[in-house]
Amino acid sequence: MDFKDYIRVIPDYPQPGIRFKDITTLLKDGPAYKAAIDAMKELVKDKEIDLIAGPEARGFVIGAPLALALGIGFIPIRKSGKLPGETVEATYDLEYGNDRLAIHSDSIKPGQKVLIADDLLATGGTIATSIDLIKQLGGDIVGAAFLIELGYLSGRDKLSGIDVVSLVTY
Ligand SMILES: O=P(O)(O)OC[C@H]1O[C@H](OP(=O)(O)OP(=O)(O)O)[C@H](O)[C@@H]1O
Ligand SMILES: Nc1ncnc2[nH]cnc12
Repeated sequence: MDFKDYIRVIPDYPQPGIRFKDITTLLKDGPAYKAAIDAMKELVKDKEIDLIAGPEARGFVIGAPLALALGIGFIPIRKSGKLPGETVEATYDLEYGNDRLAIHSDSIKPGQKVLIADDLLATGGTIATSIDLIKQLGGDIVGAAFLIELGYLSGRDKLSGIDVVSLVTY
């Protein structure tokens, strides 16, 4: 299946010059959504993974079904101010703007093997920050898996030493 056929590209959103990769058109198609999660599962099948972590919000719609498909747990990395327990937090830059992410301090036990999953790798800021937070908790990062990679933004370069896999590249 060519997943690009299901991803809508919207020019100049949310800012002029940004070509927004809209995955809602893939998510609403049951067979395409399932095929995407199955294909991501295949990309990480040789890894030993205890937990998947995914950043709010689109990381949830990829990370949680991938965790279910693998039969393992899911940890939400949320925008600051949304988690009720004690957190560790960090601020980061995006292709458009900046934001602050948080993770529950007790969500990962030291030494647990964590795969990060998200819909899209752009500048890599979100995932580099997520990795920092997971490492602060003693988690062992076994890789990062994406539905989409924007190769022209070189996000991989921010993730040196991390095994990065993606289904489609623009
Ligand atoms: O590689 P980066 O430059 O960090 O960009 C990628 C991130 O940007 C988007 O999330 P966004 O922060 O827009 O939030 P959303 O998922 O709530 O829409 C996307 O879902 C990734 O998480
Ligand atoms: N071009 C883009 N399309 C969709 N989500 C994004 N997040 C960061 N850059 C993006």
